[in-house]
Amino acid sequence: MQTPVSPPQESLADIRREIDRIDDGILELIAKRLDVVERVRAYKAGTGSLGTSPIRPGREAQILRRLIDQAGDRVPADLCFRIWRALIATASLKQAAIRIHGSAGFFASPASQALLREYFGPTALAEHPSEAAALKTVAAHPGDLAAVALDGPWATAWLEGHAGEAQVIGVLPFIGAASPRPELLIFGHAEPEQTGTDETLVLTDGQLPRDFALQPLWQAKTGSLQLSSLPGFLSEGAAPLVGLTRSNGSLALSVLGRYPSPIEVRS
Ligand SMILES: C=C(O[C@@H]1C=C(C(=O)O)C=C[C@H]1O)C(=O)O
Repeated sequence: MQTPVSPPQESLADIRREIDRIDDGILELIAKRLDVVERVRAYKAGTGSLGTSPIRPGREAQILRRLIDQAGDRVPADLCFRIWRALIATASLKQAAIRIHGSAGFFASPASQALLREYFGPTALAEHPSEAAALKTVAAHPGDLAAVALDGPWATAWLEGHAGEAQVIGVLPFIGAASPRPELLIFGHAEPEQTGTDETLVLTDGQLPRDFALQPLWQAKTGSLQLSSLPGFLSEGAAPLVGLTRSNGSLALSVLGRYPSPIEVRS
C-alpha cells in the first residue's frame, strides 16, 4: 500500500525564488566583505605592515574557529572551512600578490596540491628545483610563502639558513579528524599572533628529555633531527624552552615557528 502524500503547499518555483533571494543576499555580503578588506589593505599600507605579508594566520584561525563553533550542527564544519578559506584567500590576494614556492618534487604530489588549493584558493604556485631554492626565494620575497612536505628534505636547507627570517607560520591540513601529525609546513614572514590555542615547532638534535615539562602534540624525524610540536605560544628566551636550552646544550634546539593549532572535527 502506498503512503498517501499531501500535496505541496508551495510550488517548486516559489521555493527556488527563495533560494535566489538568499543567494542575492550572500553575494551582496561577499561584495561588502571585499570592500572592507580594501580598507584593511589601505590601513596596512599606511602602517607599513603590508611590506612583510598581508597574511595574519592567527586572525584567520580565530575567524574559522568562531564561525565553525557558531555554526554548530546547522552548517557542516567542512563547508564553513571551504567557504571562508576561499574568502580569506581572495581577501589576502586583494592586498598583495602572493606566491607559494615549493620544489618540483613536492608539487608533483596531487595530495599536497589539493591541501594547498583548499587552503590558499587561487594563490599562484611557483616551482623550484629543490626545497633549498624554494626557501631561498621566500627569504628574498617576504610577502610570499613556501610549502614543504613534513617528511621532505627541507630541514638541512633551513638549518643552513636558506629561509632567512622566514618561519613556520602554519601546518596543513588545518581541519580534520585528529591525525598523528600534519602533512605540510608553511613558511612565511607573517607576524605570529597568539590565539589561545597555539603550537611551537622545535627542531632538536636528539630526543627531548623525558622529564621535560611539555608533552609534544606530535613528533617526527627529519633526517637525523627530531621535530616536536609543543603546546603553547613559546619563546626561546622564556620558560620552559630557555631552561631546556641551558641544561641540554647538545640538543641545539631551534624554534621553527609558532602557529595556531589546527581545528579538530569528529569524522
Ligand atoms: C583582512 C585581513 O587580511 C587577511 C585576510 C583576512 C580575512 O579575509 O578576514 C584575515 C586576515 C588576513 O590574513 C586582516 O588582516 O584582517
